[in-house]
Amino acid sequence: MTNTLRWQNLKVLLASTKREFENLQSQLQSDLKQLGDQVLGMSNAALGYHKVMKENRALHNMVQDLKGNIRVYCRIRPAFDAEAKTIVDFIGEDGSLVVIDPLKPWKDGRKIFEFNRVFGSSATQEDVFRDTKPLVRSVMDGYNVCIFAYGQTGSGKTYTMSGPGGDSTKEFGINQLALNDLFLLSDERKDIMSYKIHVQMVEIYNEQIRDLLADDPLLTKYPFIVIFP
Ligand SMILES: Nc1ncnc2c1ncn2[C@@H]1O[C@H](COP(=O)(O)OP(=O)(O)OP(=O)(O)O)[C@@H](O)[C@H]1O
Repeated sequence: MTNTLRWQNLKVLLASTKREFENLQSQLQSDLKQLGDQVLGMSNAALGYHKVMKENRALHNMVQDLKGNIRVYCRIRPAFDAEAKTIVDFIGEDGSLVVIDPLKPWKDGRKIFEFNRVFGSSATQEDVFRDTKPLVRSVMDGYNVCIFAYGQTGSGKTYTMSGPGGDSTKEFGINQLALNDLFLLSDERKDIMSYKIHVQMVEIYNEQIRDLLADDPLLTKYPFIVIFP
């Protein structure tokens, strides 16, 4: 092969390599643009998602406000054999409760009460929690929520709040069900929010504060003063 021919071949090869290079370059540019568009689309979608989530949360909390900031529920525990002096006469869907004292079957033996809702003796822990859950969830959006059980001794406060004990998750009380739900929500929102959940359990009994999560409840010193009214 003559030198001229070799030179011609080299020029053809160089031209085709240059063409290939240019093709590759333009392909790469178009791929990069596509990728950029996709990233932009994804970040717009994420922004839209955050916006929708925020709106949902705002609506949720608005509904809770409209339902009333203070709600009073009544739970009737199953009667023990020895009792049953007072008989539940009627439980209304609207939260009304009528009880009759069988020892006074006449008019003043009948008492009418109004609550936000009444749970009959067959209500499960889950039934009671269902109504409390939306309020508990508001905690995750910065609202303060307080749930407390009030009633005479043996009326079922511990049963409702902590459950009867044992390992059955079906009988978990409001405390455990609420914590489970908070952890679930925190997990669901982990991509957009980071939560820290602290738990403290104290009991005030005979004017003494006990830390129920400490090894020695009475040794714990509290950095606050409780003023009993
Ligand atoms: N909804 C319920 N279903 C079945 N058993 C219940 C229910 N509520 C309460 N009990 C039972 O009634 C008894 C008294 O309930 P509990 O100990 O919860 O009352 P309490 O209000 O916490 O009493 P105290 O103020 O004396 O601590 C317990 O044996 C409990 O298991």
